[in-house]
Amino acid sequence: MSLRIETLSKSFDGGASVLREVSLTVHDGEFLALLGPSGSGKTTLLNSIAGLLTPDSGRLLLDGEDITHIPAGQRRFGMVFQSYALFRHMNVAQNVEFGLRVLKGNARPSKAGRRARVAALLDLIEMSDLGDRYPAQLSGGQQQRVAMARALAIDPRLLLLDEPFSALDAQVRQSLRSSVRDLQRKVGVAAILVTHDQTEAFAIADRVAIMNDGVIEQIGSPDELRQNPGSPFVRRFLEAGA
Ligand SMILES: Nc1ncnc2c1ncn2[C@@H]1O[C@H](COP(=O)(O)OP(=O)(O)OP(=O)(O)O)[C@@H](O)[C@H]1O
Repeated sequence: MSLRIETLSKSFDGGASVLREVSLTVHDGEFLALLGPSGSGKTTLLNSIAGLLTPDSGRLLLDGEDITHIPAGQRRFGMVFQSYALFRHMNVAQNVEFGLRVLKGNARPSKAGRRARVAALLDLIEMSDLGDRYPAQLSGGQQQRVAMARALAIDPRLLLLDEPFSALDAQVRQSLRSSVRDLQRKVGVAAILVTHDQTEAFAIADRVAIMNDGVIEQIGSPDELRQNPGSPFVRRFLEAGA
């Protein structure tokens, strides 16, 4: 899998551009973080990739195929967004299975197939004993692991994460960060994480794209960015967050 984002621009209601000709390639299996101050356009970029927003111009190419106008539900992307909280009235197993039930036609596994897949995913997040619990009976960290399992259920081509740890306390956040990274590696899916937390981005990502005012100021590995900040903005931003 490789995702090529080509000169993507977006504005809301005829206002100023929130994304300005953003180009970026996400490589197979990589973990990419979008890092930047509030309002820099991170979530708008992620939502455009997800298909929840339509860009004004530019293209998204997934393995060479133009997916710019393919509806979100048909992209087979796994999403862990704050606004996609777990369903309170479904237990853990049902939440994880939900992703499979919404698949259409041949893509949708049989009931037995779904059950086996849910069991494997609960095993993966080390919550095999908790399939019958409801979200209210879980800790915040456990809820986020279930959200990860739900996103992975469809065997996604890409995993999109929007500030998935922000509601959690520092200790839980740290341990969940490594378990999300481990899960992503095990499954081998590429992931894009939106965060405004530099420590988090640098701890989890292979590459970090630093956004400012609708553009990517610089993209590189944490080491490259630390050693060679490419603009005064990047230098100041990294110093402030260190
Ligand atoms: N639906 C919308 N309608 C109008 N303006 C919007 C909309 N969504 C975002 N914006 C504006 O676009 C800009 C970028 O927002 P975006 O949420 O992408 O930034 P962000 O970098 O993710 O910020 P944060 O870290 O605060 O979430 C902001 O100025 C925001 O007010």
